[in-house]
Amino acid sequence: MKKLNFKVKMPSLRVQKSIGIDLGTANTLVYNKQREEIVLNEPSVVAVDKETKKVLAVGQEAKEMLGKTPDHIIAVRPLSEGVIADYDITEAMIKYFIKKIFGKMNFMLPEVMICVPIEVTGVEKRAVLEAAISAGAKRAYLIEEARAAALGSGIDISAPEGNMIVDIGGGSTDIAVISLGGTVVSTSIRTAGNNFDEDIIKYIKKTHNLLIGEKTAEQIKIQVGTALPLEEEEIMTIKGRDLMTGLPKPITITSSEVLEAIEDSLMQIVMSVKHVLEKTPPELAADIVDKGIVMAGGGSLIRNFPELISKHTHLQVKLAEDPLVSVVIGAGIALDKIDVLRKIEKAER
Ligand SMILES: Nc1ncnc2c1ncn2[C@@H]1O[C@H](COP(=O)(O)OP(=O)(O)OP(=O)(O)O)[C@@H](O)[C@H]1O
Repeated sequence: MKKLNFKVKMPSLRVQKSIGIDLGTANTLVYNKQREEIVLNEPSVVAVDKETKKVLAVGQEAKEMLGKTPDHIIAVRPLSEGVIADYDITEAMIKYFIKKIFGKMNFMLPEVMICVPIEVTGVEKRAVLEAAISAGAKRAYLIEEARAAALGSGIDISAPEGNMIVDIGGGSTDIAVISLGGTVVSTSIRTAGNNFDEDIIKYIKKTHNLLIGEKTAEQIKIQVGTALPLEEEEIMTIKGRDLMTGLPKPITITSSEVLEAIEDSLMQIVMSVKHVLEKTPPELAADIVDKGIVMAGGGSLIRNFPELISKHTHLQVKLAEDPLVSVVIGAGIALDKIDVLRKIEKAER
């Protein structure tokens, strides 16, 4: 009798357990590549005991403790303005999130691709890689947010063609021209989504004598914010504290006022885009003329922002399909492209 020879195909650990992490200033996102879904989206906040330096809570739980803790507990954002402000706490946060997803199953270790801003230093890169390894990753890689955003926006970055991506996060804007898997020209500025909120707070204080909080400023930006004048003015009623009387007071604010408030910050980003274009080699610049610029990151969601950049560069500008998640999805995709991605930092167990 013919012997049947069954071959059992073992699922590859790499495919099973690969994750991409977007270490954002505001939120940390984790993408499970096999499940093709975002499995974690939590605030990048850690609550620490000031005296013992012990981590007490991470993510949503830590954020909820903000402003409600006794004096010896502080809630920290380990990443600020898109860079790592505190390594130890960043490490604790990465470990916590990896453990939260995978539990204590140490025998199934993930391969991790972590996104970092372009300007992170060598020491910071090592710190992030080591944090991932000591959290249980078998292999850890780093990729810049801009390259990940390009991948997550559906751009084939391995082609010998110039692609320009403008990734506007909360704390930093990363602008890069990518070709053949590598970054050819790039810049990173500390003007991004959160600056618009600060601009709105300052403007309302100056022109309406009203003090508003960050949350209200963000709502104003999202609801009536625009990068170009609107044909039909929009208004929004907001509440704050009157600086003259000290009492709560409602006012209405218009879209053109918001534009006036955020215009300088918008233009700083536009000027940086132009600066990167000026430094782009001619052949790649020609590709960008054909293909246009892609915008990603939550900060790019301000109404008419692509149109504003287009107006000043005379190029086509489009938004990524889902700007808030393109970086983390790109990190997942990058795990399949390690061979074509140039200059990928790596650490192994
Ligand atoms: N609909 C919207 N309109 C305008 N701004 C928005 C909108 N949604 C989110 N944002 C802004 O996007 C920013 C956060 O973007 P994102 O989550 O991409 O940043 P991040 O990854 O945390 O930051 P970074 O990349 O700087 O570390 C915040 O400033 C937020 O207010």
